[in-house]
Amino acid sequence: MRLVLASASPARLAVLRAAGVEPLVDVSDVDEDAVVAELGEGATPEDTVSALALAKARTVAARVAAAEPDCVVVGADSMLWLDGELVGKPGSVDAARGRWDQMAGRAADLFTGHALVRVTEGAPSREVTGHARTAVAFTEPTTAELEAYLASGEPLAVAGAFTLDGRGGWFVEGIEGDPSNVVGLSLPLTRRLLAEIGIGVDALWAAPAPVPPTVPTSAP
Ligand SMILES: Nc1nc2c(ncn2[C@H]2C[C@H](O)[C@@H](COP(=O)(O)OP(=O)(O)OP(=O)(O)O)O2)c(=O)[nH]1
Repeated sequence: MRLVLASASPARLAVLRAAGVEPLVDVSDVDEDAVVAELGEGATPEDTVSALALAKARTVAARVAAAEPDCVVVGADSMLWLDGELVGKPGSVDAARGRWDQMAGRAADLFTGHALVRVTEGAPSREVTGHARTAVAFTEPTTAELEAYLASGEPLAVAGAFTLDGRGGWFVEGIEGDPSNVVGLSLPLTRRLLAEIGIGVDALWAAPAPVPPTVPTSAP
């Protein structure tokens, strides 16, 4: 069974590769702000990340169905629930520094929404969504450590301005819940969602690696 990863996230790709799955990657480029706006003010963190994941998976499923008539498309979205606010990637050094000023020495919840769209005989046939929540306890980096971390650029491109499996790992005291969920794709939750649509992990392992797009060779 071919898995199509509807994500630009290197972290999600790394989680799947380490777990024995070589997905076809097709980035959705969904307008996340538009999806959030449509949900309205009262949306919960769970609803928000699940709606974003579903929008990504649906977009890619519609796009790949003809070329991949029998596949499963996986979309995901990760955000941090911090002081009653759901935050994504900080995008700037000042924003990332502000996040760390809030979360150093405290705990916050990393939510990742997951959506699977099954494509059968060239058409989307089933979809399931779910979310996982992992509590993350942060230590207090020194000023010098924080400024060096910010200068590395890593915290700017990830939800919550930290990584568990990268430089940010020095500053995570511990977690309660699934670690792969923090990185960007919860393997146990994805497995449960796959089972809901009749797919076992063994079927993913059996899929041949996708053929890389041929790069036209320059004329001799
Ligand atoms: N390596 C690593 N990446 C993390 C960690 N926490 C969050 N991230 C990354 C995973 C995602 O790439 C990013 C969360 O942003 P999104 O969920 O919007 O996904 P992204 O924009 O990267 O790609 P996509 O929207 O799925 O095409 O943050 C972590 O602990 N480790």
